[in-house]
Amino acid sequence: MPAISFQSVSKTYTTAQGPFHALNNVSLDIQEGEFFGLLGPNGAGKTTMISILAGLARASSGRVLVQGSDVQTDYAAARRKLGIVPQELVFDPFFNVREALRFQSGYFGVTHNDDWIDELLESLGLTEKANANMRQLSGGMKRRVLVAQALVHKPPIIVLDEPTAGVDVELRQTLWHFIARLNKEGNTVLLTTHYLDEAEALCGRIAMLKRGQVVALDDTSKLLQAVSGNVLVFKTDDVLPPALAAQARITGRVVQMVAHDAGDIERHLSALREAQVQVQDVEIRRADLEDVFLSVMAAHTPGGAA
Ligand SMILES: Nc1ncnc2c1ncn2[C@@H]1O[C@H](COP(=O)(O)OP(=O)(O)OP(=O)(O)O)[C@@H](O)[C@H]1O
Repeated sequence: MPAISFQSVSKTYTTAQGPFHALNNVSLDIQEGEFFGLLGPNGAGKTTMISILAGLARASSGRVLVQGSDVQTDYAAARRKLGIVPQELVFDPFFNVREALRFQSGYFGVTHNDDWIDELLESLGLTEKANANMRQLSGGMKRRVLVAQALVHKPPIIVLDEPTAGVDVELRQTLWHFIARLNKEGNTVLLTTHYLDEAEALCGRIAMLKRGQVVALDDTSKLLQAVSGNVLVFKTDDVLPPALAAQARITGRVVQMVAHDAGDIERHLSALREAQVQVQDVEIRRADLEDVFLSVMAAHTPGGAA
């Protein structure tokens, strides 16, 4: 039985402009023990999927099962199996850290778990803040508490919705060290992130979502093999013509273009020459998950190149 099963899930929001299809027939099984990544550009529907999984939003059609429990008809059982680290920092400002964790335990009917609370505090670098009021904590510390809160009832499945957005390097390392340990111990992890280097390093399997549809789903290693090849990197002060820009990742003066083989590199360079684009500091590097992501997204744009 999968840890999480999305079965033909669609979600339509009613907006002033008419119905908006945020999810369109999404089917996806995440197996027990997987470290699974859900990637997609802003607005792709990742948070909508997690909200439906968490029982915070209702699917318009289809269903979602957590270890066989339906998130709508068997909400309490499904929710108990999930540890959800939300994107937004929302807290009761009157609690201190330990009280917040005890309160959350009580919500799941878990008591006498001070040993586990101590372990969570320790693993997330919060021991010294245990008696600090939530209001006094920095954003990064609050995020650590969110993670601890999500795990306080020892859920078998951990769901992290962009947990490292805007957090510093130290917290990232603490967090990933701890989550990787829990995954090794058998927990299933579902992660959404915009940091593709993190997804590449951590996730065994990845789904890419675009406009509410799954556009790629495979082992991370297979996705990487699919763009096996190189990337031509150069700097320029010139504007690329649209046909070339559509195939490129442009960050300020730095331009990166996927090149599957030497022929591609030659073709890119001659197209640039023809367009009179002056290139400097030319380099060639191996393709990574960000390149896969961009090529998958481009392939699913009307008129986009594969
Ligand atoms: N309550 C709502 N009413 C109307 N539209 C909504 C609502 N919630 C989300 N949407 C729309 O649904 C789409 C998917 O949003 P969602 O938050 O799931 O995307 P996301 O992939 O999590 O994006 P991000 O990476 O920016 O967090 C967006 O276009 C969003 O504007």
